[in-house]
Amino acid sequence: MMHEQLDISGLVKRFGGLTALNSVDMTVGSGELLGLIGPNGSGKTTLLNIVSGYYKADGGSINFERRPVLGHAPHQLARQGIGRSFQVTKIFRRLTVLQNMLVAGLSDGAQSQSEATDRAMGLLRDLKLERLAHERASSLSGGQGKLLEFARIMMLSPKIVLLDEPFGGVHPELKRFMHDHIRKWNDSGVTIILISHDMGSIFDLCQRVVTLSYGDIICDGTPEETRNDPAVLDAYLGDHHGAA
Ligand SMILES: Nc1ncnc2c1ncn2[C@@H]1O[C@H](COP(=O)(O)OP(=O)(O)OP(=O)(O)O)[C@@H](O)[C@H]1O
Repeated sequence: MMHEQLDISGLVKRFGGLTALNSVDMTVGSGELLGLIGPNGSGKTTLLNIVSGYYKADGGSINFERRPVLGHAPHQLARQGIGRSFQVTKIFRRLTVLQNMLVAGLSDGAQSQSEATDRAMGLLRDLKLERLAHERASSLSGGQGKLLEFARIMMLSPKIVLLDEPFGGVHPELKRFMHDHIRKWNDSGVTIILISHDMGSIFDLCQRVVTLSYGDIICDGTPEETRNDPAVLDAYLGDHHGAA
């Protein structure tokens, strides 16, 4: 049975006079593959930044696996099982691909160096980056950089993975490959929250979709329910920046 893994309650975030999250309540069950959508500026990345410890909240609480986690630093949360990707990949360009997998904080303290290397090489193999292990990360293509970030997220065996717009600028073949991996992680029990403007990917991959608009959840339902919700349609049509 699915248990409640992430429980967000009354979450508030303000930037000066702007309320980016307006008392957001959301629970995510262990093993879910959840889509998080909404027009530009609706608060998606802010939510993810708070859950992963990069931003402080102005109110509310977050429990992960029944323990309060608000105020924990990103590296602590990573060790507790919260993995994430960034809109712009954060790889170390001057290090090799393998070194990127092994940088401090990413290789679990319980593993020896050789175990960590074996694990890293296995993950690189899964993502077809094994033959590039000893190349500098600066020589990777944009798409390979995305795959390296995917591989790196898995180094700490996360329980939940937060993916922020992973398909931006990715060609269709690579996108399919990434879809397969997201499904594979999810099949192996990893909870996933996927932020994307790519509705095809969201509706294809996710069982449940949460829609944000101006810091409020305006819809929480199946892809079908989301697609047919007038409030969701309104939010996107009223979005002058236009979501792709
Ligand atoms: N560090 C910050 N300082 C000031 N304002 C911010 C900051 N981060 C986000 N905001 C504001 O908070 C609101 C929510 O932004 P957020 O990035 O969470 O939206 P989003 O839904 O992820 O948008 P996008 O789809 O464009 O990435 C926006 O109005 C944004 O300008």
